[in-house]
Amino acid sequence: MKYVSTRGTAPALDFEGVTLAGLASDGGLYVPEAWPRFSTEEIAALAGLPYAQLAQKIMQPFVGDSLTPERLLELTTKAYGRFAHAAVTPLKQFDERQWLLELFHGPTLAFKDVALQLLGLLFEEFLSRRDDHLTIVGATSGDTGSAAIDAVAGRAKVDIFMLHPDGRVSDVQRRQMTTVLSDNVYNIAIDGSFDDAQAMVKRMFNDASVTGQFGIAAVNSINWARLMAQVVYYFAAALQLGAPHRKVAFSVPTGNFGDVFAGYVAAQMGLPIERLIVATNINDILHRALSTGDYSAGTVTPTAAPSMDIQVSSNFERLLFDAAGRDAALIAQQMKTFDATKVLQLTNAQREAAAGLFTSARADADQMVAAQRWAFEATGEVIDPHTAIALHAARAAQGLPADVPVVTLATAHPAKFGDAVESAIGLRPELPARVGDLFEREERFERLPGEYDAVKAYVTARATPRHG
Ligand SMILES: Cc1ncc(COP(=O)(O)O)c(C=O)c1O
Ligand SMILES: N[C@@H](CCOP(=O)(O)O)C(=O)O
Repeated sequence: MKYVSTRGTAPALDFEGVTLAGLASDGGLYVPEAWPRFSTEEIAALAGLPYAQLAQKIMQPFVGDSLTPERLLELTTKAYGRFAHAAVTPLKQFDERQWLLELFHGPTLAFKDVALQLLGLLFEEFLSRRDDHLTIVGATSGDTGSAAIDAVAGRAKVDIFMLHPDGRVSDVQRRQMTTVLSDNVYNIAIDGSFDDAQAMVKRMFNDASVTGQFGIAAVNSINWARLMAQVVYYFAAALQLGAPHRKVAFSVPTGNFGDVFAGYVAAQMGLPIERLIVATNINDILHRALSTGDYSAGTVTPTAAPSMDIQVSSNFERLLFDAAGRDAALIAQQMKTFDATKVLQLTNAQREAAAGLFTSARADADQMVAAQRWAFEATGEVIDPHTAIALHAARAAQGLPADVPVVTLATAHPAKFGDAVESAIGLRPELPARVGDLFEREERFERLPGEYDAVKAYVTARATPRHG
């Protein structure tokens, strides 16, 4: 399998290359040159497989020759062996129509573990084949950071520099990052928003004075391997609900558009998905883009769902590319305009193509709390604020055929956002034992101004040069 950039001028890479590269050298994002397609019979044959085996079968076409099927299965078995639930991503029923897909049974209590536990192993595997050193530079609004740090802390040939917006992640999220004291882990709290942090990370990928000396790699969902691993749980849930002989809809709490784009990939592979509901909080650039065609970034407003406080959604570029018939020149032009003005108008063709599968909804604070209360009072389920936003959208969805189940993705454990949950339903969820004595541990992180030069100087003074 070869991968091409959404902006058309970076070299095509194989899976190993794309995993280690992160962002393409032309600023674009890598996508497979064609979507692999499973027949109805092939999808039916996947029903009932244990999660690690299902993951190997779904991912093998993307991995190609970079890993044998046997080796990929060893890696998926190891990655998902660390999850606290035997089903890895268990599905629960709310009522006759609504379902909940729990994605937070990994070591750091968020859906990010599903991809990052595997990505840590992929880095190790590919680095063992070459004399190289990786400098991971990432941005987080809370969950990617802890999951990535857990996945690579203490590993040889890798350093990780993780930027988070100072004061804008929950206490649990921050401590899950800053209490990891391994020598190869550097936490940086920047003065600014997640969007500011993400912009600095992307700039570093295109800064020759950095990339010439260091092997910069990505753990954010700009890295294709992240999305590939997330495709699997769409298959896992849909198969349990009757796919490929029954269509399923998914409601996805959305920020950087990675998780819901993985659902789009599942649909391209042949999984019968009736609809993908893109659920946002009041930072609603994606809702505006999908409902009116206006993708323009406003100022980020902090909310009780901080991991979705995002106004520049990296992976939307991947959808724009496909929706424009893979016209890379158009995407390069659109993204150049967006980078300069923070405004992008979707073409009619892009809007129509997106409307074939996606709808969107926005939840404000009251609607989010109402969804948390409904889940608790009607079913006894305690859900986190991000999941609540998607549940609100799932229950408000119009025009779905009566026999289509709607699956809400539960992206974080409620205990990651204890204050918000307690104020919504009057009950404080307990942290699972697997995160240990989080509030007793020493924290270590650096505060930096939200300026590229300060972050660059910090990283380059501490990172190990490639081939080092
Ligand atoms: C708990 C939680 N829910 C939802 C999201 C949004 O997911 P995505 O950025 O893939 O759209 C995030 C952050 O990515 C998150 O941490
Ligand atoms: N919500 C994310 C933001 C980063 O998104 P990613 O999926 O691109 O890594 C977070 O919690 O860090």
